[in-house]
Amino acid sequence: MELNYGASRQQPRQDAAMQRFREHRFGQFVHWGLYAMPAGYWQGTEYRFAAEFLQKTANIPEPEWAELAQQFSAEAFDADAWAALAARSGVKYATFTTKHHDGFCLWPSQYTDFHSGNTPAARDFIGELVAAYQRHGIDVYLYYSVLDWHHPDWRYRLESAEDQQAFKRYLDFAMNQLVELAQRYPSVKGFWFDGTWDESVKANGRWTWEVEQRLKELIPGLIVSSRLRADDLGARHRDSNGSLMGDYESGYERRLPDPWDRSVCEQDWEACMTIPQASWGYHAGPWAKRTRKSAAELIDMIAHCTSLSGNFLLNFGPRGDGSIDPEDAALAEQIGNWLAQNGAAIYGKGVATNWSYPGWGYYTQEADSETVYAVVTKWPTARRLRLQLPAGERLLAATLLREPALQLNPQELETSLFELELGNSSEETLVFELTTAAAEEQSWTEPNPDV
Ligand SMILES: Cc1ccc([C@@H]2N[C@@H](C)[C@@H](O)[C@H]2O)cc1
Repeated sequence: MELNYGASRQQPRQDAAMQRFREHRFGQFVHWGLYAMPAGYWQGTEYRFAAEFLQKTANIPEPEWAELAQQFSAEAFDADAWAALAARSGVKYATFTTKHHDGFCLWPSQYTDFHSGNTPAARDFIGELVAAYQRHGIDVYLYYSVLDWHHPDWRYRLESAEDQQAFKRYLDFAMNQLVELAQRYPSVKGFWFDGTWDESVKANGRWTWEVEQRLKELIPGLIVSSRLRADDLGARHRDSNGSLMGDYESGYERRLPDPWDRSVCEQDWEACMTIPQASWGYHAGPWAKRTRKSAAELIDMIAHCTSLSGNFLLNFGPRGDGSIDPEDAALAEQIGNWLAQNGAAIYGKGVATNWSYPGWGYYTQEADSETVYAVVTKWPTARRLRLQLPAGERLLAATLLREPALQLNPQELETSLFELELGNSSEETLVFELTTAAAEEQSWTEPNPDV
């Protein structure tokens, strides 16, 4: 059907900026703001829900919540320390919350007084982070919540002329802030949008289209997530014709596609993930600490996304004083150590098109390259790894990527089916670089079973 504000393209972008995003594969998400101070607690009660939602889960009146800004001194905030840890973790890009649903801005916006300049900290945190991360060679993306609990003109639904007029004022405010962010930080590579699911936003597909157009005029090559977009009829992420809007699919939040679902490879996509089960902001309670993911689980997710040509955005929630939780720092170092040894299987890699999902881990491959990587994340109990190669191929060698390198000689069980004897390695996640060749003509013929 004819749409004025639907998808702007049918095929993935092939420009250099998008190719760079695609090759980065692993990014750091950062959720930080006023919510990091109460950290899931209010008046002595632990609220077992996402810490960044505390204002709602604890039914805190908006003026009382806004008072938190007067305690926001962030005395331990150190952008360079955050960026150095991110670089050691192996991320190639980072996405920072500039304004989350509570409306508090981490930059001195001229369009509201509810920002970090009007706090005891009196700092432009976004400006410091953009500069520090780029000094460490990490690309920066900005998260912006369209949903805004603080702004008096925000509306969930448009049920009256007054609602329409108020929400028009709100959308003008949000457009002004987004232009302000693009003009203050023109070196950022993209915008990550959230808080766009309400009826009020879905009824304004044209505004979401205009935001994308305006930001891309200001920053050529800019990348915008599909979550910004609604079309003429209120369809989100994909327009009413089923075409993806924005530049990559950003619907995978705390979930990944099935590892055998090759349909996701048709577009660029990114999954975002928390370290605890379900809190993006720092949560100090046992509820969050009990559910933390291990390095091995997160490395599995990085390889899972890479094997389907997607990116993995891992979230960190710094503490209210601006310091990084030591457990998060240790986890980041563990992941970075693994990537330092095995990153060749992740960075710049994607789906191994002719190789089917093996179950014990993931195959990855660089487009137009013969080299395939096997990332083993689920050890076969028999310590013998079976590899079903594409028809007509045989496995010549499997070389471990980590030091000391070890080459294993595969045993051919039958045409294109090979086995590796893994021994008793204690490591959790190994990566093999596979050397293959066209199978020779079969030297023997199958006996004709006269059954
Ligand atoms: C129901 C719900 C709404 C918003 C969210 C936000 N999206 C994530 C990326 C976080 O910002 C979370 O607060 C999560 C769940």
